[in-house]
Amino acid sequence: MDVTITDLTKTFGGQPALDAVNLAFGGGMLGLLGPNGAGKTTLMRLLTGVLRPTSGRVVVGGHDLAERSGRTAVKRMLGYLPQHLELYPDLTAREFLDYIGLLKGMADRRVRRARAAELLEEVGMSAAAGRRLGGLSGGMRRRVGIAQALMGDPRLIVVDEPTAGLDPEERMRFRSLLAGLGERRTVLLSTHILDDVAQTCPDVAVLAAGRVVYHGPTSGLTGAAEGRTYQVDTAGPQPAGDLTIANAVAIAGGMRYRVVAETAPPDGLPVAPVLEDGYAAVMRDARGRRR
Ligand SMILES: Nc1ncnc2c1ncn2[C@@H]1O[C@H](COP(=O)(O)OP(=O)(O)OP(=O)(O)O)[C@@H](O)[C@H]1O
Repeated sequence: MDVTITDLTKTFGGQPALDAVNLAFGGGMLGLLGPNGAGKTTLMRLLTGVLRPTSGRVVVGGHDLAERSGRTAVKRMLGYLPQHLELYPDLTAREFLDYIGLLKGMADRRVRRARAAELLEEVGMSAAAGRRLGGLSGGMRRRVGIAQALMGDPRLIVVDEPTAGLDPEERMRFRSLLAGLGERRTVLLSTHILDDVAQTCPDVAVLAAGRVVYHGPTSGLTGAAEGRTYQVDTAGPQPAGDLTIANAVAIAGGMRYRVVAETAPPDGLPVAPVLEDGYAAVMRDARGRRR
C-alpha cells in the first residue's frame, strides 16, 4: 500500500504543527520518530482522515484524501491504534471487536465473529476473549487495540506509541506482533522508543518541529553520527560546549556520556555510533539549520 504525502501543512492557531512535509512510503514497517510536539500525531491523524490539512495532499493506495470518496475508500483499508484508545470497560474483548467490525461496515455477524476470534488468536488474547476490558492489564489492552485496528483486514496500519508503559516482556511480545504485521502490510509506527524502531523497522522517518529531517534506512540514521560520536567518562559535571548528549548512564565512580560533536570533547573517546547517537545527530543538525 503506497502512501504519498506532498507539501503537507497543518497549522493550529497560525502555528504550523506540520510544515510542508513530503514523505513517500509503502510495504513493510516505517518507524516515525521525533521529540514531543514534533508533529507525529498530527501526521498520523491527517493520514487517517481524522484531521484535514491546511494545505498539501495525502494519497493512500491511489486514493486522494481531499476527496470524500477517497476518504471513504481509505477508511476501509486502514487500521488505526491511537495513543489513547477509548475502550468500553463493560464490554468483553470479543464484544468490543464485534462492535468495531460493525462500525467498519462488516454487516454479516458470522463473518464479524469469525474475524474477531481469528484476531484475538493472532494477538494472543483467545483465553481472555470473554473478559471485560475494564479488568485487563495495560499490555492486554494494547493487544485488543491492535486487534481492533485489524478488523476489516486493513492494508495500512497506523500505530501511535503502542509500547509506551508496557513492561519489557510485553514490549518484546508486542514488537514481534508488529513485525509480523509488517510482513504482509504497510505499518507506520510512531514511538519515542528507539529500540522499538531498531528491532522492527527497516526504514525510519524523523520529524523535528513539523519537518522531516531524515527519511531512509534505519542503519543510515545510525550512520548520521559516524565519525562524531564520543564516549566521555567523568566524575565531574556533564560535558558542555558545542555538543549534543545522546545518552548518559551511571558507572562506578561517575557517569558515562555518549555525545555527538564535530570536534572531540575533552577526554572524549571516539566510538562507533548506535541508533540513539544517529537520532541525536540529526536532531542536532536540524537545530543548527533552524538557527
Ligand atoms: N488540536 C490541536 N490544537 C492545537 N494545537 C495542537 C493540536 N494538536 C496538536 N497541536 C500542536 O501541534 C504540535 C504538534 O503536536 P503533535 O501532537 O502532533 O506532536 P507529537 O510529535 O505527536 O508529540 P508527542 O510525541 O508529545 O505525542 C504541538 O505544538 C501541539 O501543541
